[in-house]
Amino acid sequence: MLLHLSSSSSSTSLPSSTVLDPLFLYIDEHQNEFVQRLREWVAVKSDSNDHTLWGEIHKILNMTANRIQEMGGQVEFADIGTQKLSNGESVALPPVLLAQFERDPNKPTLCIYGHVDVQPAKKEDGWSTDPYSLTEINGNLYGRGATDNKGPVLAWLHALETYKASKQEVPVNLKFVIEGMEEVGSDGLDELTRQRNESFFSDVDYIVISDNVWVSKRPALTYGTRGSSYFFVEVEGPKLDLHSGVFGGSVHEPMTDVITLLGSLLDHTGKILVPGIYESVAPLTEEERKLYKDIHFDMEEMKNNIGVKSFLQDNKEEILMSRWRYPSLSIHGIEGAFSDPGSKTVIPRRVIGKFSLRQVPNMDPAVVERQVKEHLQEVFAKQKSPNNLKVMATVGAKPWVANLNNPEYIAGRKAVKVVFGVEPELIREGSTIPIANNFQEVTGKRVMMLPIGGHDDGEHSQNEKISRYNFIQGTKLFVAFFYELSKLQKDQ
Ligand SMILES: C[C@H](N)C(=O)N[C@@H](Cc1c[nH]cn1)C(=O)O
Ligand SMILES: [Zn+2]
Ligand SMILES: [Zn+2]
Repeated sequence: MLLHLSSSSSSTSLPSSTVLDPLFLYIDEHQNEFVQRLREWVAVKSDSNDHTLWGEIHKILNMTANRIQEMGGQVEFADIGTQKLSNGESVALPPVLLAQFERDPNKPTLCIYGHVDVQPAKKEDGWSTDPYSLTEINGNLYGRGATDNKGPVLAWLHALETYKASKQEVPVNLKFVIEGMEEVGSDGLDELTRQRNESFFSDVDYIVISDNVWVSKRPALTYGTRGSSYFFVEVEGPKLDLHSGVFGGSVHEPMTDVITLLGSLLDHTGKILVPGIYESVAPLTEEERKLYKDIHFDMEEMKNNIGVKSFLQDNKEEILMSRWRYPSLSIHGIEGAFSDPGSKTVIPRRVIGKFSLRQVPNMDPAVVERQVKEHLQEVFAKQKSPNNLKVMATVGAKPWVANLNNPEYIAGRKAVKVVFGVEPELIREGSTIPIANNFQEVTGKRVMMLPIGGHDDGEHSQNEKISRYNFIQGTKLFVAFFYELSKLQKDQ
């Protein structure tokens, strides 16, 4: 058990408003500069899905490092090895940025994780504005990465800047882990965490992540995320694409095989048809069921926001449970299939179906991978196709859950109350932060999630945004969180 005693000069002995009000004022007065910095960050096309853009990831990591150094931090770019591309070529992965500031043994040490890579985005995908030019419309800041995750990473840096510029002692020791490969599964970061467990992570008391969104207009604390495995199902047949008029009806078409395989994965209710997949799903407890009742989630508003007529479930609790505490499978695409405008009439020789399976406590990605592969091989065998089938899995991220009674969550609740004047919603998250569970398992340190993104931010979608309100109030939340964390007397 660690005891963190407040130093006598520390601001934690003063009433919270005396400490925080001037800091909040600084944030309000400097908000245009903060938005401008977000504009500069969004302009960097740091899409980790496209290795030809990894130079942009280096660029944004350098910008992050420069900002940290300007505030007195020490930075290191940690090498995380190479990745093999589909053409067999090996390329160096962008490094992970590790940063720390001078340490005071009387203060708790908070390690902040975030990522500065983004999902792909093109104007022609249907964006209303250029995805890489941050555009403010009606109080919303539109741009790829605005909420996922450049805005929140900057908000942490702005929170630190606020203390420093206001000449107030930062009440916690800070460390940063900033990566550029989260959107493709955080390759190499788990190994780095293992390597640095006895050094960089040894004096860390808490790890905090702000890389998800609220579920309503109310602020939230997140206590769980789903895990994920990403699958590639490849079928290869003839040695060339073929004329469908000449060969159609006489050959086993790879596309037909892939569509049959993809079609065998789930039914029209969203139920996953892979045998055994639900076997280890953690049972729903009464205590957990109660948490869902109090959550504010407006089904009609969400339907309007995303433009659907109905959900697969018809009440709030079931929708949220399906998103957060049950597995789901989504089909993402078929590589090699004809997808341009026009009416080309070929039979593609090789196609790759892509899908992912989100996993929940107590599922194990290794078991899921075996179950999925066995299922696909069985279905394929029934097709009696002479084509070649290959199934590959990547990501393999475990789900993560935390205990809401942990002291860092108490500090988070207080910080939310101070900034927003309400109690936070206690939520889980359907998407995946691949490193969350690893951090917890490898370092033994507790992980907490403190989101600042809005429920309608549209991460990964066209017109992703963060509102100016969330970006600025979120910065205040982080300032208040540092303060509340420093007031905790015990780390148990
Ligand atoms: C929640 C986070 N902002 C995010 O978007 N994570 C990605 C991580 C991932 C999973 N598979 C590959 N990358 C996500 O949930 O899709
Ligand atoms: Zn993210
Ligand atoms: Zn993302």
